[in-house]
Amino acid sequence: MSSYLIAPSILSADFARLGEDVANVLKAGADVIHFDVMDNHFVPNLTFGPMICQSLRDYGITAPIDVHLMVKPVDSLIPSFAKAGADIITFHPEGSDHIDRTLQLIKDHGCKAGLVLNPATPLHCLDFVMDKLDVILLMSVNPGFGGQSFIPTTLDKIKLVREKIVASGRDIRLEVDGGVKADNIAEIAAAGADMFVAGSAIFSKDDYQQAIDEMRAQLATVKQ
Ligand SMILES: O=C(CO)[C@H](O)[C@H](O)COP(=O)(O)O
Repeated sequence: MSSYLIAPSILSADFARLGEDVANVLKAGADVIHFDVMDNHFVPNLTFGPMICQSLRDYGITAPIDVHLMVKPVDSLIPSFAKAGADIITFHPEGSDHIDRTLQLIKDHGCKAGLVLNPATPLHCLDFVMDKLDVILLMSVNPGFGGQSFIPTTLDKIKLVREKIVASGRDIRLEVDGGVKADNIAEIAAAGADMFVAGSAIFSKDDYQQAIDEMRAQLATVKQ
């Protein structure tokens, strides 16, 4: 398996000083910035759009930006996020009428593409698009809010998706999002995840470096 990536979710960052907060979390050792886009329609919360992504780039953030679109419909936002500096764009199958077409649209705009599965979304929607996926994101909470508890049945789902990835023979990241903390990250990695979104577990701490170091220390205990 490839190396582990830690992706702080800016949903829990300080929006009043976002550029500085993102720069600080990257300085503390984050690999990727996770950018949660919510539309108050697909999920019951409202966050930010492509202009904020562009603002982070203009501020000087060069790290990969992983845009998680919790919106419906999804297609019309893809070109503007690609232009605003997204590297990875993921969406929920429920947000697209034509999943294959939406994946291709993301790739045509030069980004890595991924599907996001909610805790109760079955795995069969992955079956005929594995060849187009760079990332599979499993939600370990119901989307909409940070600070929720990890849903334990996600561990079995991670194992099943890891088997699918191995069977595909492709290099697909398996990302997990929701309730990820230093005290459960090793178990999540042992189940087969290799990319970890954490919002409150990092941004609620005074010392981001210590929070990320604790996660990496736990990941170092996982047998690969
Ligand atoms: O997508 C999300 C919510 O829809 C967030 O990324 C996720 O919940 C992370 O927050 P936390 O680590 O605090 O659980």
